Amino acid sequence: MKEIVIATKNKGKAREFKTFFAKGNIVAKSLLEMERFTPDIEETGKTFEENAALKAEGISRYLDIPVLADDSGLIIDALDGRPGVYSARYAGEDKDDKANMAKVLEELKNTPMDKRTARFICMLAIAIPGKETLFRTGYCEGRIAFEEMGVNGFGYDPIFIPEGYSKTLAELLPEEKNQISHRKNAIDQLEGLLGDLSHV
Ligand SMILES: O=P(O)(O)OP(=O)(O)OP(=O)(O)OC[C@H]1O[C@@H](n2cnc3c(O)ncnc32)[C@H](O)[C@@H]1O
Ligand SMILES: [Mg+2]
Repeated sequence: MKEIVIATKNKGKAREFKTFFAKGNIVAKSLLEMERFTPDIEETGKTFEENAALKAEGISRYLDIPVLADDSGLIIDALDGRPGVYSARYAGEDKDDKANMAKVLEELKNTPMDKRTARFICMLAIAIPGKETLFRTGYCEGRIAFEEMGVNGFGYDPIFIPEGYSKTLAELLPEEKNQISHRKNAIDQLEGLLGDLSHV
């Protein structure tokens, strides 16, 4: 069975990558399941691209194998693009999803529905030893709800209503989210690259 290492410690992301790659008979292995030690990569970049590259290249160099990384986040128009690159730590260093959502909802409490437009972005970086790092991007357009709804998914899913839906991503089934998400749209663009990425 082929295997691709995903440089993430986010359980929700890891679960989604596993589902996507299982369809192609590829095992997506996250850093949460590595038997070997892997260094923590500081996300010091100012863009999704820089942070995705830091994660993919850092782990690829360390393990000397191809590595895929995902830097993602929520871009809200009424907040001038925040939380953006700082999505994971919007309400503080402890990466608390509930606190992050509460902060967004508070900041948008006087913003009417038609001005609550937002999008998720997923920036994938593909680092292969001895080659230039490649990038693929996917988006998911939508709006920010007035309150949390639903328990599926992870992160900001309970407050994100994708375009064309009246439910949040956390109210959709995982397979429904996985048909329209920013991550799905980015992965669709990997196409022929998957062969170069897998090893074992
Ligand atoms: O860096 P890794 O280890 O991959 O894990 P992370 O959680 O720190 O991930 P990011 O740096 O890419 O930050 C992305 C944040 O954006 C949010 N996010 C990304 N994709 C999401 C999705 O599909 N649904 C909901 N929230 C998402 C989520 O809260 C993440 O904490
Ligand atoms: Mg991170």
